[in-house]
Amino acid sequence: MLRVNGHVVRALTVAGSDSGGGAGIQADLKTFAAFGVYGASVITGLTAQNTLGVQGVRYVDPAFVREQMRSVLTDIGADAAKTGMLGSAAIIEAVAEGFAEYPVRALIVDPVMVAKGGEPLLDADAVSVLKQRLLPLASVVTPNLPEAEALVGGRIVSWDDCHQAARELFRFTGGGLVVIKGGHVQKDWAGQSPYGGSLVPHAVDVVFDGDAFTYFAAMRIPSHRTHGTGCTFSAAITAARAAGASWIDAIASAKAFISEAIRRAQDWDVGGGHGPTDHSAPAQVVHGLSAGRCYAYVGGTWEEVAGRRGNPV
Ligand SMILES: Nc1ncnc2c1ncn2[C@@H]1O[C@H](COP(=O)(O)OP(=O)(O)O)[C@@H](O)[C@H]1O
Ligand SMILES: Cc1ncc(COP(=O)(O)O)c(N)n1
Repeated sequence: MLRVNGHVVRALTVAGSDSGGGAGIQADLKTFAAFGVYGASVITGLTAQNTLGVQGVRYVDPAFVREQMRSVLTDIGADAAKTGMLGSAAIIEAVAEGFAEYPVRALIVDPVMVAKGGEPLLDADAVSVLKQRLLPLASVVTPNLPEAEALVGGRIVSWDDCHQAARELFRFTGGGLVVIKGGHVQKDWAGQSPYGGSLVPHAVDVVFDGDAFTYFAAMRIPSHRTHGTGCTFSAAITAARAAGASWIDAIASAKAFISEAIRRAQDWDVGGGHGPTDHSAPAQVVHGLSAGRCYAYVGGTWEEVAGRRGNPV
């Protein structure tokens, strides 16, 4: 287990269980382990789920979510924590109160709303509670495109829209970074990179720190085994940050990890539908990247690429 200054590095996930093991709590704990970080978990709900879809959901009583948080945070503690599936407004309230009572130094909020198969994992009336109660506590928020659309209340169909949404979400985080994940970017606007020039076919994640935009581009892997990519990515940011990385380095570490996890699972046979990614991919904490730059993940390392620095087109 990784130690920093003699202490075991600890991460906490507050999320739902995926019985299929590819997303949720299971993805998070496997990812923490891949980074050598000790993982604790607060379970918000159970899903009966596999690679074909979600067959059933049961949420945990909000008071019991709070009790799990108290158990973990008054004893083991966490160098960084993340949230995933929260399900209902009442659970979000409980989680926000839990983090207010037992603050953590770093909180990554992955605003999970729907499963890849389209099944809702958050009640419709909970979006505004997430925005008002949890985003202000977030050090980083990691929406995918549909989640960013739901949070800002408008369509995102261009990089301009994406930059605008990031600026708007930044107002809610009170200083926390906004990472808009590019897994869902449509072909017709992926033909352009967000910072000038073309960089196709890449999955580009856009990071906004209130001042500059930083871009992370990795080869888009043609695979339908992308179940749990968002959970894995946010868990990897949590683990890398817990291990002491800067935020930009933690996000780069996570992007490299998810790229490798997708690549390794491309042709494996776990389930008959949207398969999971391979969490046994190599995990490494990247060091020394800077905000306001454009980076491409090439041949297992990050390279700065030409483009407009710091500001979008
Ligand atoms: N086919 C793919 N090839 C490479 N990277 C991908 C692919 N699909 C998603 N990603 C990356 O995986 C991470 C999770 O993104 P996304 O799939 O948009 O999240 P979610 O699972 O929340 O919908 C992001 O870093 C995204 O760029
Ligand atoms: C319990 C649970 N939590 C989250 C997701 C979202 O998965 P993805 O990372 O693919 O968006 C999921 N399908 N199940």
